[in-house]
Amino acid sequence: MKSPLDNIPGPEPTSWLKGNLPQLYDRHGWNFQDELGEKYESVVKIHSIFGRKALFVFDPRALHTIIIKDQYVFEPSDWATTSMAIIMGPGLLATYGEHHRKQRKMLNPVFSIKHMRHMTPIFYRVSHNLCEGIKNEIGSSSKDIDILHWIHRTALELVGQGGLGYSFDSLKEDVPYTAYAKAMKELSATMFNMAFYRMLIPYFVKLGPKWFRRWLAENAPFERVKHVTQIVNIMDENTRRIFYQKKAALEAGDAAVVEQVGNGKDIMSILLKANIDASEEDRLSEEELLGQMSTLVFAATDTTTSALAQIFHLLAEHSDVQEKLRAEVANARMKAGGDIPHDELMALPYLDAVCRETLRLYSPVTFISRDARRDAVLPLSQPIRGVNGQMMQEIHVPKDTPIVVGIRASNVSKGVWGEDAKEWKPERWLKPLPDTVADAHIPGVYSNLMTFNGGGRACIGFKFSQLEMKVVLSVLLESFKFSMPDCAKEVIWNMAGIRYPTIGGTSNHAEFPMKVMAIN
Ligand code: HEM
Repeated sequence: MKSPLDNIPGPEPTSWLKGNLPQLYDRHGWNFQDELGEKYESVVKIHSIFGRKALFVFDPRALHTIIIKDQYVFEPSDWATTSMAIIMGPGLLATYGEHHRKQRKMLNPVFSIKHMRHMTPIFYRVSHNLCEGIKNEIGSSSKDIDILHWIHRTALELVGQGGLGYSFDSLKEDVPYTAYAKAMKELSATMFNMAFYRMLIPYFVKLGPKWFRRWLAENAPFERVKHVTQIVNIMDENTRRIFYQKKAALEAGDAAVVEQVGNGKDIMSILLKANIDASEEDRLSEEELLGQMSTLVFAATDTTTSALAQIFHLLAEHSDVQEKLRAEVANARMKAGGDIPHDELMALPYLDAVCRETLRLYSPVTFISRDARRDAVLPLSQPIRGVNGQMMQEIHVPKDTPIVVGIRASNVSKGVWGEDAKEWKPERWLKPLPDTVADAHIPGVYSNLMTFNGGGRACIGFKFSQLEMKVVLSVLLESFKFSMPDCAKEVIWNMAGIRYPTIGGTSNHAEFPMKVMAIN
């Protein structure tokens, strides 16, 4: 069938059934994404399942239309929200339109800087436990340890304490994961590996009543589906238990609330209180509150783990940057006489430059999906040349077109960031950025980057994650030196919903061995 998208250049699909998805969702698919960003112009035609034409977009003006101006036209794909709803309940990642707006209205204030400041001592406490845990593992000298394992446990504990007011893990010693922590750890990679099956979910939910679908999922002859069903059951059981404990404490009064793990300063405690005070029309239902809990843990843990592990990787490879950063942090700790207060920490220029540059070049999430819910027009910052040789200033997008927002492609665009866009240079943030960056008007919520998305669905936890990274770095750099192990096996960063490292390109075990030496 003829489509206005026919005239947009792009790669051939691998098959009618799966389109370009095997390349887009390949864990080693960096070249494919780079090719989309470099060989073609800023809007590229690709193919989704069943021969559907889709667009890969990183033109700034088109992105602005997708995530801000016409946010309610370009909503997350049905398959994504429906599968999130099944897995986590009706939280932020599972809702759209008015329903999503209402949830954000309740949740945005909970993530304010004011609350982040109050949460800072929790972050330091957990990071000092991490420090003690690593010291216990390496002793007084140096040892190769799996830094990813420690960072992941920390990220989970931080969203546990800071997000839910619940402790998953004391971090002081190497204890096995609880069933809940293990389920949360496995969830994101399992979901990414099932991208093709998740796209079939909108068809699956039409198959009879809920009990029948649950029975089908539990008895399906597919190991991955069974595995996800087990994860969902464990998550559900645990979030309900934590939620009812919190609710009971809130009902028992302030004394019981401060007895809890986050002293009532965690995201969920603040949200529960705000929800009680909210008007009837703004109030979230119990199922929605439960949905936010799983969503928070899911959205916070692997993303920040990925970013932090990548920073440690870069610091291990660039010892000069590591030394400079250590000096900045040590100086600030000395001035503060201990842990650096929130505002001073956030203002440290070199620490900030290292975080920004890593989040630019190695964004943990490389793309996100949207669907055009009705016919729409995407105006472009730069015209592109059609297959017929004619220039296009805008693109007519038919209803139901899948859209892939190229986060990485935007962050490493040479047209925006300059010829050195693919090099890791923290210093670029210490001087004025090229005019092309400001002129591009990238619609991301953070630093002209798409890393945390933008608009009404921007990452709600981006300040939480900044604080987390900076606190962990400031505490660990004072106590340890990080370097690559002597007989370094090749660490590969795999593309996934959230990028993760493995040893070699075939292992399924996420890990990052690093030589850690105690210095304090
Ligand atoms: C480096 C760390 C992080 C990165 C790169 C990141 C990235 C993103 C991105 C790209 C989205 C948009 C997803 C989409 O629209 O499809 C998102 C949404 C979200 N993030 Fe983050 N995130 C990070 C950390 C966190 C943390 C720490 C939290 C919570 C404490 C969090 C909570 C959320 C939530 C709840 C959403 C859904 C927002 C909505 O749809 O309204 N994220 N994040």
